[in-house]
Amino acid sequence: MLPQEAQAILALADGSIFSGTSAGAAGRTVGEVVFNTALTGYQEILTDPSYAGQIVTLTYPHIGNYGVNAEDVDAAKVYAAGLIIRDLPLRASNFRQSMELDEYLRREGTVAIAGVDTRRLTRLLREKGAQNGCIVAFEAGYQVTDADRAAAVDAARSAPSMAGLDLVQRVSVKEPYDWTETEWVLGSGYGKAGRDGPHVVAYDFGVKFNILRMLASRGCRISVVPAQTSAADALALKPDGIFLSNGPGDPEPCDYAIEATREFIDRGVPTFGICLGHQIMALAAGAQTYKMKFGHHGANHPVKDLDTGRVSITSQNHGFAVDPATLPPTFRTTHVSLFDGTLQGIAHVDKPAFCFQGHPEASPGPHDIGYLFDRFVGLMAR
Ligand SMILES: NC(=O)CC[C@H](N)C(=O)O
Repeated sequence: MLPQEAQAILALADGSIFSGTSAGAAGRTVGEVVFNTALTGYQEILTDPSYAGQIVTLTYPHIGNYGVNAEDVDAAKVYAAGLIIRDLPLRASNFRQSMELDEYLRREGTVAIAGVDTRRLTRLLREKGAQNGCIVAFEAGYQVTDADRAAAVDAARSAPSMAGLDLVQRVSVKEPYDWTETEWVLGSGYGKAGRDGPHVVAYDFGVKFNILRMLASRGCRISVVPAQTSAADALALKPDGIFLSNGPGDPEPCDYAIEATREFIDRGVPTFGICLGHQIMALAAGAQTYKMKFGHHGANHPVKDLDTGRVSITSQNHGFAVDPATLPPTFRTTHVSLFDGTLQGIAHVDKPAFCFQGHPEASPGPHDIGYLFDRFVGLMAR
């Protein structure tokens, strides 16, 4: 419990109300409520731009127990619209910690609620599907009224639907920049990349820093460009390869990115997509995407590589998926989810283009699927 405990409520569009205490900034937030089953990585999750417009509930009950630090971020700020947890521990402890989670959430202006029965909430989301919600966190001393609860339900009901929403333009960088930071190493922290590797033009649809770090650790020189960069402008940078990043919202309205990607594939430029980037590549190929019931959000999802038979434990964060029945003959399925059989990866049959639905860069989870970065670097070297 926090020293000056403040009340908070969570309302769902179906009218459910959960009561708890404020674990972050005071205020109100709305978004699509999704559950993530990872045991650690809350800081990476909060700063993942793919969570823009979404309120995340973590099924692991103790969140905040190792605090936060200045290094484990996937973006410069928190992007999740809000956070729902069972229990915020009294004190955090970790040798890298620089702040407590609730202090960090207040600094970031992020509304969060603790003390929620997250098992009940998760079962509800699994049964009914992801739905919009509203968290209201009050100032200490305020007593919640029925009118507050009714207003929160109304706010949840009037929040926009995720389907059809282009959130990429809201989070993408405005000006191009170069990325040089490599992966974190115990003892020395982050490093700097050399300048002699393959040149990657990385489309920022809401890119997670760790993707860029993993490319930099493999020697890539990286130019990050805004989501709306035309294929001609990207090719003018003379890239050895194109990277299509993860990102929030529905991939379907991102016609500018779909169009550019079609050109990279047709011209035979080595192209690699992750998550939203995977969905964009599939749309460019002529396939279709659909909204899943409650999506995949967690750090232990088994995914099978159909070429090798190998099963990797992967991090996942997506609410949309590519419909395999709509894949054209120019693409083949390379990976499938062993949780529900949904499509997890595709590759062009004769061009150097492939993509993956999960998160091969995710540092809160296992690293089994990191070989995809080596595959991309291999394609550029050919
Ligand atoms: N992590 C991502 O790139 C998510 C992609 C997309 N916004 C989805 O929900 O499916």
